[in-house]
Amino acid sequence: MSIHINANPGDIAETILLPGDPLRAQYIAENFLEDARCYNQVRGMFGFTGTYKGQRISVQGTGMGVPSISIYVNELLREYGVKQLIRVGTCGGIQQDVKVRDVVMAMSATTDSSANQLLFPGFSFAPHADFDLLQRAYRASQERQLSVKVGNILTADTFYRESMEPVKKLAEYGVLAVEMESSALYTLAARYKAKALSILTVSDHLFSGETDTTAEERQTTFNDMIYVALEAAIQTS
Ligand SMILES: O=P(O)(O)O[C@H]1O[C@H](CO)[C@@H](O)[C@H]1O
Ligand SMILES: O=c1cc[nH]c(=O)[nH]1
Repeated sequence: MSIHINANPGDIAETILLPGDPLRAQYIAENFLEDARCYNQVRGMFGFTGTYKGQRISVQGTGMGVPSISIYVNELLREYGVKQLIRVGTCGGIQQDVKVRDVVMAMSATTDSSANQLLFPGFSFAPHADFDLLQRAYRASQERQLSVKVGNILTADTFYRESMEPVKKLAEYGVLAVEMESSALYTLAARYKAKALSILTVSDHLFSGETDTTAEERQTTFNDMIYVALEAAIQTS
């Protein structure tokens, strides 16, 4: 047992999917995994382990923001020996051609979080995805003919902003979308020599105001993202 995860050693698979929302973890366990068993309910942050196409996979809610995901990922890496972590989240598009319901794969994660400035004083560490995992996920997305963008994203410490100017500036430099966890996931994976990738579904657009339309469309895109994450998880390079 770790402080925030009530699991025994061996309860959690080496490969894990990480949605921010714990109810999304439950949805994935119920709809994509076989023989799923709940191993964590501490703080309502559900974690499940089951199998996908015969391979053991876990899914764990992380909460929102760098501090919250950092707690779960630290414990998963240090106490449970997790080796491959795939975030399955939502994001806000900031490029014209990044549309609601597109899938974004975060090759790298720019951040305004101070966490890495505390860790590397005087440096701007560049948190990035595992190349092999990214290749596998991209391949799975192309086989399913999905609309996917791959590139730099922003991991932001704030959801609500007084000014959009910093986000506009990042968009000028090609940043695709905004979310709140990936830089921490990538930095911790680097520290503990694990593979990590963030796959995100665009739920809204920060400049056009476009948002999700029907719940059914939202669910379809979400299912596509989970399928890609699971296929990437079980493929070998
Ligand atoms: O849908 P999730 O995975 O929670 O991700 C996004 O949604 C939350 C904000 O609504 C933040 O956690 C952001 O990163
Ligand atoms: O962090 C997030 C997630 C979705 N949409 C946003 O605008 N921000």
